[in-house]
Amino acid sequence: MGLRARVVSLAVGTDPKLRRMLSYWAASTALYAVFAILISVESGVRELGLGLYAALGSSTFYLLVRASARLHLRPQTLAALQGLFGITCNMWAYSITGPLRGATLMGLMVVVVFCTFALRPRQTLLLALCGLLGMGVTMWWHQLRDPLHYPPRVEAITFAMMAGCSLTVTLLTGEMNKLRARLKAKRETLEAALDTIRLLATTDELTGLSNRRHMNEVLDGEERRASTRPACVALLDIDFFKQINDHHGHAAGDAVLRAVAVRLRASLARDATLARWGGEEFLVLLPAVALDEAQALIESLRATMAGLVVPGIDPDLRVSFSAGVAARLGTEPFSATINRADKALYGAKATGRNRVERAA
Ligand SMILES: Nc1nc2c(ncn2[C@@H]2O[C@H](COP(=O)(O)OP(=O)(O)OP(=O)(O)O)[C@@H](O)[C@H]2O)c(=O)[nH]1
Repeated sequence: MGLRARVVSLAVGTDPKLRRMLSYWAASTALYAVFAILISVESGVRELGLGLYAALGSSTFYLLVRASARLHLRPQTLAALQGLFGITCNMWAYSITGPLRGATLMGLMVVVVFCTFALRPRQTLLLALCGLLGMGVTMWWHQLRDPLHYPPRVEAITFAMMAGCSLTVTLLTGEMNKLRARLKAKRETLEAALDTIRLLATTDELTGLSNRRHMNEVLDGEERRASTRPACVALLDIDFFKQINDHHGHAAGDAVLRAVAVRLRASLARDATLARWGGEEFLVLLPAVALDEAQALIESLRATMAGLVVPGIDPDLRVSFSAGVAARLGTEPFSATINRADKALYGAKATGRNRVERAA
């Protein structure tokens, strides 16, 4: 990790949730800074106390957010504490800004909006009420102490307007939160539906193996790799499958297909792709395998079929398959390799079945 990346990770961590919380913190700190600059321009250096209070609070909250996982601090707790701190800053700012004080009340709205990201609507409402209480007490105290500069009527109207705006913003952000929650739920439903569609588009319903479409995608991908690594394909076809259907019923035929699929999948390596290619036909792609090895592998699969017992079906039923194996020649299209495997399979069927033939 480079020095810059290490400093960034030290400052804001690597967890996206933590980074988001810290970005909210940075935005609110920037706002405090702008407020502090404007207030100091208006009120002079006498009121540096608020700037120091805000800077100290902001730094403390940075440390608390950064260490929130270690301290087991929930985002709600942090947001509520930051909200209360913001309210006290607002009360202080209102007290020192003279005729400009009405402008500082906008800070209260920002506190409410910030907190809606972490708090539940009721908690946000409670925080907004705390803000109103704090500001109400501040205004009441000033109009009592200095009615010349804080005319009671003006203070009362200002408070009423602030209360109306603050409560409206709280309710609106609550509605927005509900909308967000609904959108999130819809997105999750859509993602689940998309997963199902993806699964249906690539999976054979009966056996759970890859379907022909997915196998074609895998073969296309292998062709696109433009690598010269060897690869073999094997086409497997269950012998006398029509008889199984005719003598034991279609459901029994389905059960045989499932049992063969399970046995084949369990016997193949993870990097081999096995697909149901057609009715009772399976295609195996064996990447990075030479023809001799592929033939031996399919031969061993054929041998294991002798012991296959299909649950719920006559235990005397013996299932076998015939197979044709072909190696991909150079960078030929897999369709050509499969054609040669198909011819070899035809040969295996023609020479008695339950055999594995290799393509020329
Ligand atoms: N139960 C069941 N049967 C299927 C399915 N798909 C295809 N089949 C049947 O598979 C049988 C294939 O028969 P054939 O092509 O004559 O082949 P076979 O009887 O296996 O004979 P050989 O391949 O020459 O050994 C047909 O009867 C199809 O109806 C399926 O999903 N389920």
